[in-house]
Amino acid sequence: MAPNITSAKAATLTAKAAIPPKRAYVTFLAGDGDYVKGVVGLAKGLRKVKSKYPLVVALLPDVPEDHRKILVEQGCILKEIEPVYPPENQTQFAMAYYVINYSKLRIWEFVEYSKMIYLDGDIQVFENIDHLFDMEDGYFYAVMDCFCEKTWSHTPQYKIGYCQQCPDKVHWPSELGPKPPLYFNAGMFVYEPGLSVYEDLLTTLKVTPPTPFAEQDYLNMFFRDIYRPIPPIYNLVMAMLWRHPDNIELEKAKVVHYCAAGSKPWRYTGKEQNMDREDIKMLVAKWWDIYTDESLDYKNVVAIGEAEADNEEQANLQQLFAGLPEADVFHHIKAPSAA
Ligand SMILES: O=c1ccn([C@@H]2O[C@H](COP(=O)(O)OP(=O)(O)O)[C@@H](O)[C@H]2O)c(=O)[nH]1
Ligand SMILES: OC[C@H]1O[C@H](O[C@@H]2[C@@H](O)[C@H](O)[C@@H](O)[C@H](O)[C@@H]2O)[C@H](O)[C@@H](O)[C@H]1O
Ligand SMILES: [Mn+2]
Repeated sequence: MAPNITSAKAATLTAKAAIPPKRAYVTFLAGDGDYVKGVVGLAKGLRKVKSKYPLVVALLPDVPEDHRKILVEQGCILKEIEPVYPPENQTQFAMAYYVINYSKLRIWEFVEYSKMIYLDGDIQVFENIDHLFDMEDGYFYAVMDCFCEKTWSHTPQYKIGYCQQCPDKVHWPSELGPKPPLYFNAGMFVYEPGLSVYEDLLTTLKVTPPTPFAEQDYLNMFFRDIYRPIPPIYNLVMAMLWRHPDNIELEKAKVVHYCAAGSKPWRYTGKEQNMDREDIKMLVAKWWDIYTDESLDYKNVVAIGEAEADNEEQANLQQLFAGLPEADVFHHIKAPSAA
C-alpha cells in the first residue's frame, strides 16, 4: 500500500529532489592585515583550476570595507560571522593570534550548503580537487599534520621525537599511555555543515580548556571518531618538505599550505629558517604567478565568458541561417500557404 503522502508533501519532496545539494569552498578572514591577499590568491587559484564551486569567505567584523570590496570583485561570497572565543585560560597558544582561529567554528552554521571544503587563506589550489566533494558523507576528511616543528616543542611527542609521519622511527613509549590518535592539520578539511553539530561544537567549547594549537586541537578532539586521513597531496604542510621528504611527492601536490614560519608568499623575504630552499622559492613563485595573473581576475573571466557566449550565439545563428537561400534571406521567407 503506497504511503498516503499529501499532495503538498509530495510537491515538497519533488522540489527538494529537484534542487541539487549546494557545495562550496570556504575560507576564513580576520583583521585588516595582508591575509586578504591570501584569499584573493585562493579565489584566483580555484578559478584557474576551473572549480565548479564558489568560494565563500567567513569574515570577522574587523575586516575593512575596502578588503570586502576586493573580495566581492573577485567573485567571493561574503558571509559575516561573529568571533568565537575559548573559555578564559592561561594557556599559551603556539602563536598568540591563534585565539581568533576559534571563529572558524562558525562555518558549521552555513547550512545552505550540504558539503564544504575549508581552506586556510594561506593555501593555494594548483590542481582541481572538486572530486573530494563526492567522498562518502558522514566523515571529516583532512591531511595528517607533522609534530616536528618548533611550534610543537610544548608537546610530549616533540620532546621524545615522535611523529605520526614516521611512527617507526621513534616508538611511542607505553609509559606515556596510549599513542596519540591520528592528528590532522586544520588548514584544509572536507565537512558537512549542520546546526546540531554547530551547537554541539560551541557548547562543548565552553567546557574545553584551550590548548596551544587552539581550534586545530579542538577540532581534532571533537571529530576524532569520524576523522578520515586523506593523502598529503591535498594539503602539503610546508614543513613536510624538510621533515618527511619521503612521505611526499612535491610535483604531485594539488594543494600547498604556506604555513611554515616565513612562507606566507605575500610577505616572503627568504630570511627565515628553510626559506632559502629552492622548492620553497619555486612554490612562492607559483603562488605569485596566480596572484598577479590578471586573466584570472573575476571581471576578466566573466568578460571572456560573456564574449564566448556571444560568439557561440552568433555561430549558432549563422549556422541556422546558413541552411536558408542566399541574400536577403529575411525578405524571401515565404509565409506558409493557407492550403
Ligand atoms: O590575521 C589573520 C590570521 C589568520 N587568518 C586566517 O586564519 C587562518 C589560519 O591562520 P594561519 O594560516 O596563519 O595559521 P597556520 O596555518 O600558519 O598555522 C589563515 O589562513 C587565515 O585564513 C586571518 O584571516 N587573519
Ligand atoms: O590555529 C592553529 C593553526 O594550526 C595549524 O597550523 C600549524 C600546524 O600546521 C603546525 O603543524 C605547524 O607546525 C605550524 O607551523 C602551523 O602554524 C593550522 O594550519 C592552522 O589553520 C590553524 O588551525
Ligand atoms: Mn594556514
